[in-house]
Amino acid sequence: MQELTIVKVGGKVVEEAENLASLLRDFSAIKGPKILVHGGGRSATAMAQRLGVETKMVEGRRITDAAMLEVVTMVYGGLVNKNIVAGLQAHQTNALGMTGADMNIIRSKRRAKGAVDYGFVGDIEAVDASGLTRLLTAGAVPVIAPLTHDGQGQMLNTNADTMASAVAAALSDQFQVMLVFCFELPGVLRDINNRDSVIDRITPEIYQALKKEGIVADGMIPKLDNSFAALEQGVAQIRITHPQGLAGGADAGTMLRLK
Ligand SMILES: Nc1ncnc2c1ncn2[C@@H]1O[C@H](COP(=O)(O)OP(=O)(O)O)[C@@H](O)[C@H]1O
Ligand SMILES: CC(=O)N[C@@H](CCC(=O)OP(=O)(O)O)C(=O)O
Repeated sequence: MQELTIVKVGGKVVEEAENLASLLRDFSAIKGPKILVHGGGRSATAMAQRLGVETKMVEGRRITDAAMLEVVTMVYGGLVNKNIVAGLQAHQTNALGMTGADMNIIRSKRRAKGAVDYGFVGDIEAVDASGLTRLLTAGAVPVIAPLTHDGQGQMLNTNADTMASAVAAALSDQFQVMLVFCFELPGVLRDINNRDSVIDRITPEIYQALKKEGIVADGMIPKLDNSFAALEQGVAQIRITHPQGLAGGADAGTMLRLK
């Protein structure tokens, strides 16, 4: 089976010029078919503030009312996505910027109102793996923004980690998928204040213990939940590392394994 690399890059990395530059260089150096999924939560929060739109987050998810949906559509689908595409083109990587609505690649359903009304937030229902495969075969490098659509004309805000995991799982029938989560730290840390405390390998059993001890918290919990779900759906390998870890060989950062 052919190898496919999917890299997810978080908001803090795409916002810092130096980190972004090294990510674009190292991502461009990856051989074979590849996909980049990006976040941009921090840029959306900053732009919302400039536009006088209030930001509300619940458990790491953005409450997306109509005004915030306008902001995230502009910021993720426009500013952040196109800056990444232009940066990759400068490295001769034939990037194609898209949201889940483009080519109907990722369809979702607006999250039902529960205890919290998240507004225009989508939960993924379908990923068109064959559409993405056609783009990859044509030599394009899809750069996917964290936006999906409901098939009835409504754009929806969707967490970028969840999108990367869903795309990786969907493409696992056709490819041996290597999924890499790039964020601002060198991996999952035993001590959040010590960058040298990277945990080499996490299994679901180790994860439960780390969660109980409070060693993994916040945004790392949904990242790991998504990752173990993706491994169960056939993704070959998942790593969590910082952008420099992309060039650092297959053992940089934290490796996730089912056993
Ligand atoms: N043990 C841990 N190791 C590394 N990061 C952790 C850990 N526990 C919690 N975190 C937090 O998880 C965050 C990463 O999750 P998130 O903000 O969702 O990332 P992203 O920028 O990729 O969207 C880090 O900024 C860090 O504060
Ligand atoms: C529904 C929801 O929360 N969507 C996220 C999408 C961006 C994202 O995931 O960005 P990071 O990877 O930088 O966190 C948000 O608007 O913050």
